[in-house]
Amino acid sequence: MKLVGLMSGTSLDGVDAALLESDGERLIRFGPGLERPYTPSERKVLQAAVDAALQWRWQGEAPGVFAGAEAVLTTTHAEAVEAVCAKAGTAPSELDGVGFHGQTVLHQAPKDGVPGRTLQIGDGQALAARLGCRVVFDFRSADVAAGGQGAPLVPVYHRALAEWSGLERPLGVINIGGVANITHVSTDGTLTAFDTGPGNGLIDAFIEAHTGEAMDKDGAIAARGRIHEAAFAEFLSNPYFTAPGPKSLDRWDFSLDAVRNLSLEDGAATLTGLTAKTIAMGVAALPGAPERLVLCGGGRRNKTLAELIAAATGLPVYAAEALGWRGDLVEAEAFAFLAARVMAGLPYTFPGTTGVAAPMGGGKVVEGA
Ligand SMILES: Nc1ncnc2c1ncn2[C@@H]1O[C@H](COP(=O)(O)OP(=O)(O)OP(=O)(O)O)[C@@H](O)[C@H]1O
Ligand SMILES: CC(=O)N[C@H]1[C@@H]2OC[C@@H](O2)[C@@H](O)[C@@H]1O[C@H](C)C(=O)O
Repeated sequence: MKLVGLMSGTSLDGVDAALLESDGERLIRFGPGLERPYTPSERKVLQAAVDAALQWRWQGEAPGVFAGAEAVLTTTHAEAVEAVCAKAGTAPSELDGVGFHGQTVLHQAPKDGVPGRTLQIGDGQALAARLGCRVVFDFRSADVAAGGQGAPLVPVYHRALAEWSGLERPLGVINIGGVANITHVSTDGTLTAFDTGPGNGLIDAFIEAHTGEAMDKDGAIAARGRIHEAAFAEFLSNPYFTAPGPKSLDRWDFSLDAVRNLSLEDGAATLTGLTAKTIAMGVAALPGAPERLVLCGGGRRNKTLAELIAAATGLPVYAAEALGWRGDLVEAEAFAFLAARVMAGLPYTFPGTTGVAAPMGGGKVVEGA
């Protein structure tokens, strides 16, 4: 099957799109991929939806701003598919399907017997109509309804990627986006996965508040600072980090309070140290030490962070590209792969990844006009 996967991550920087050939079991071939960045005004509309969702928290009627955000998502995601198809010399109507993640605006993990909730906005029907092809969307809600975390979903694709590259198991794959998550592929292929803690989200927010820049490019600012031990300890006292998996996070589950009074450099160093330390705690909690760690997501470009992860885990660390993977496109590719799994009737969440009782599928499928 020829599929395009689409991901709009929590950092609201743009839509990642990737074409993939897959039968849902194996990755067969990579097609082109790209990022369609959000313009400042599109980003503002999406940010307003995220802000409104945080106020709303499922109490009362859904915020009116969701509709405008969904219109932006439909247009930008359709443009991303069209651009990828143009690169591949194919038409959207010739695709077997599009995997559309949508935009997470709110995520609440199940806790103390209270079921979780998660919301990805995005109008799959409108996207299918605009593109004239089948769209698979709403990948998380069935898992949450069955008592799962609803995240992470990418692990089953990490395993397919590892098989495609012939990597030794056990293997650890770490995605460093706004939130960081880890996948462990055991010798027999069993998956264990969870969100480890903050990825780049806190670092980005801190840097933006201090400098107006979007990120600590290459980790240069953190490299000049020192970890503030009291602030570090305060972050680490959060029981999330020592809780066993499966577990998942919302981008907004942590605040910058503990670093509020630190210098730019020390704040960046403390937050970068926190991401590395909590990833290392996640690695230590895996069912077996991986042969190596592969870093995906934007955070793999943060040199200071990558070095700290290598030092804290004592394991060989590879950036995705070193293995022929496309570190910025793994999540988009994953939603192409998951769409193929939905169409093939295959499960994509597992007891070890989201905590569901048995492997299960989900997703909604709509046909293009
Ligand atoms: N050169 C770089 N140096 C440091 N950090 C970088 C660099 N390039 C990207 N990043 C970080 O990566 C982030 C974007 O990562 P990515 O696109 O994987 O996140 P996302 O998909 O929005 O998040 P999520 O996976 O949580 O949904 C940026 O916000 C920035 O923090
Ligand atoms: C609820 C939600 O959207 N979670 C995201 C987020 O971003 C990273 C991490 O937190 C991960 O759990 C998940 O995304 C990836 C695509 C996943 O489900 O595997």
